[in-house]
Amino acid sequence: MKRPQRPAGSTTPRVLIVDDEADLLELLELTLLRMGLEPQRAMTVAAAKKLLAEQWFDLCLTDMRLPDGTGLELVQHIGQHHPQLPVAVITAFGSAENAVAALKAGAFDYLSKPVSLEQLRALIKSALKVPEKASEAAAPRTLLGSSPAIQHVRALLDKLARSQAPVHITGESGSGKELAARLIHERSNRRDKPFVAVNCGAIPENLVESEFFGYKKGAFTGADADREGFFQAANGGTLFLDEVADLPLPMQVKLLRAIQEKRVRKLGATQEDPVDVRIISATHQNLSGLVESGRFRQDLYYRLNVIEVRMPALREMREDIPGMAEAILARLAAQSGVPAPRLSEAAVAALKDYSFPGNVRELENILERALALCPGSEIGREDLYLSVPEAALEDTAREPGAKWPLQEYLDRMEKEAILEALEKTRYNKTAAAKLLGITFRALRYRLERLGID
Ligand SMILES: Nc1ncnc2c1ncn2[C@@H]1O[C@H](COP(=O)(O)OP(=O)(O)OP(=O)(O)O)[C@@H](O)[C@H]1O
Repeated sequence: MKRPQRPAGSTTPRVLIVDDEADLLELLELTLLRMGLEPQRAMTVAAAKKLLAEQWFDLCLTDMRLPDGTGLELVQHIGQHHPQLPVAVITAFGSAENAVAALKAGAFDYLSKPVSLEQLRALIKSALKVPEKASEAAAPRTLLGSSPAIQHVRALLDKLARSQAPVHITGESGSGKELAARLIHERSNRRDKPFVAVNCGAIPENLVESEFFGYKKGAFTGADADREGFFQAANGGTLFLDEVADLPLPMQVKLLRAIQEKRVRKLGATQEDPVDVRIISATHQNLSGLVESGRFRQDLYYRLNVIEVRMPALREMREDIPGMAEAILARLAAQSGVPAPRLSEAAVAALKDYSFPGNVRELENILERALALCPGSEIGREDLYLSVPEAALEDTAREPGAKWPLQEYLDRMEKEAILEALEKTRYNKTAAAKLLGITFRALRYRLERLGID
């Protein structure tokens, strides 16, 4: 069979994504585009094989379950017919067997659902050796805002950059916890070493240990080569544990040990290796409350929470909203190579009044959408598509009798919030969970409980 060649003069890496889930496809496509890559989609094994026969690709990402076959089949096909092409699979939540089977069949790596953007980017970078775009990761953006709340955080971050102490960052979803962690790292003497961000809630329970500590070849069926864990990858640098409250209890014990001993043991290894990482953790949950209810270990809590940084919610810094909106709009416009539109007075007033449950991330999303949809040089109030003001919801709740039975009332509110988040994220469950400030697992559980299909 004649193999397709890379088109002459083309330097943009091309990635074939094979999936039949619309929201995941969109997420993958957007991420690839933002990394400066060219995605091409196929929804079935047959369509993927056809594209592979016709066009050159630099990487293939395939879901495991496809309408006309499995990702494994595709991995084998690529191994036989396009051996130069790296292929990675996306496996269902918690499906370790699938991941191992795919690695055995020749996949170079796997991602498990819900796909974490951080892991996706890391996987793509390692497969393609893409240099990071300067605007993306090399220089983290600064914290915008000049209200007393954010000024206090800024001063604290500067101070923390000069220390090695573990830092725990709290704050609602989208309030800048990860950005704060990156800023501490970038200003510390560890800046030339890696910053590794881990979303603890996104790792299937049975893979947590090998993801954190790595494994030796032969540690379990399918472990064909040694693999580093997050600790080894962050050696000399900073390990950022996002949503640390989601770590299963047995893993909490192992994490505590690794932090205390400053040593980790790869799965299947006999000896421990020294590691030097600074731990920064974050959660949007009340960690001390979780300690009280026995869901988070107290000894680990004390280890992590040596210094606490609290990120203010955007509604606590309303006076910063206009300035932040302008700065974010200018950045987004520059990224898309268009002149930055103005915000009308009414739009600014509406933003200042809005409650921003998703904080700065939500502000960024609102502006990104407005920029994409608004054709003119001014963004009006209606281009922002802000959701119903809370007052309107409160009004219905104020009707006598509307709040009992209590469980029904709470369910109704919960359902409303979830549906709104799903609508806002165009039914992307991972993004909706983020917006709601709960884990993907928690969202899935609630959808089931409330009977939302
Ligand atoms: N004060 C700020 N100035 C500028 N950008 C900010 C600020 N706070 C947050 N952001 C931006 O908002 C987005 C969300 O921030 P980030 O991912 O750090 O939030 P988070 O608290 O870690 O969210 P999550 O809990 O959902 O993981 C990022 O694009 C970040 O750069």
